[in-house]
Amino acid sequence: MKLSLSDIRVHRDGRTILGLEELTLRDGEFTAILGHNGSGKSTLMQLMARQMRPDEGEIRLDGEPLARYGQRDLARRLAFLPQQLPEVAGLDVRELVRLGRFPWRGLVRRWQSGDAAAVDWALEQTGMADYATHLVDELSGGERQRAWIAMLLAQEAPMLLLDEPTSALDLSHQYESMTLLRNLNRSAGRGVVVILHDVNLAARYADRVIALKHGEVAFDGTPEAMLSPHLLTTLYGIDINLIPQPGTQRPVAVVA
Ligand SMILES: Nc1ncnc2c1ncn2[C@@H]1O[C@H](COP(=O)(O)OP(=O)(O)OP(=O)(O)O)[C@@H](O)[C@H]1O
Repeated sequence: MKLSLSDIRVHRDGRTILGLEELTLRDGEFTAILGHNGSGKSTLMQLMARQMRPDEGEIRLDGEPLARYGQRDLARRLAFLPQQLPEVAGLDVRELVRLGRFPWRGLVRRWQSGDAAAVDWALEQTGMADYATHLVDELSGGERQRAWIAMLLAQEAPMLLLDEPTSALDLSHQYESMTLLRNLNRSAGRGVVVILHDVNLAARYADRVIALKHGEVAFDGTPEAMLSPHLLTTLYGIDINLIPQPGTQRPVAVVA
């Protein structure tokens, strides 16, 4: 599967908040999107997930304009986790995760054992099985985020788009969620595109890093190439150094 964006411009309040020439994302790739606050990361992901249309340019999924896909058809291919999770009054975790099966159910196709298995698997993978009967709105921020990741997994789309999926997670759940996504990527060939603020998390998990600066792609390459003090300092506007991690000697970015 291939998602391509060409000659994109998004304008707001008389300024261009996103402008890019060519960008292609594929299933099988694990891509992290980095960039300072307001650099255009969510705008880019919303375009990819068809939550927003560009003012100029074209987005194609497997050669077909994104706009031409039916809702269900698109949801079978792309699963999107927004930054702001919607309120879901009255739903428990299992009911939320079951919603992930929506694209696979037609008007006449009834709930099948495969649907239940996908829901159980997603709850298990995210460590949310014990919370299945808890109301989503009564969960902690991190538990809620994991419940939504479970819903996304149940959708079984070949490409997952996640806008800051680790922002509310504690350290161990950040690494667990990223490991889960990477395992899905490695074992099932899923495409994962994830917006992150943690440069080191991106370097550890992604195969490809796209960094935005003021609405433009400032870097697109490997995590190894991204870990350059000069580039990181330019991206974030603060002096950043690299130090070797004790034990692994892997370079880690730290504020100077
Ligand atoms: N509807 C809008 N009207 C005006 N400006 C907007 C609108 N939506 C986004 N912007 C601006 O566009 C820029 C990019 O926003 P976007 O949310 O894509 O950034 P981001 O990189 O995801 O930021 P963050 O890291 O803070 O989540 C910001 O400066 C934002 O203020």
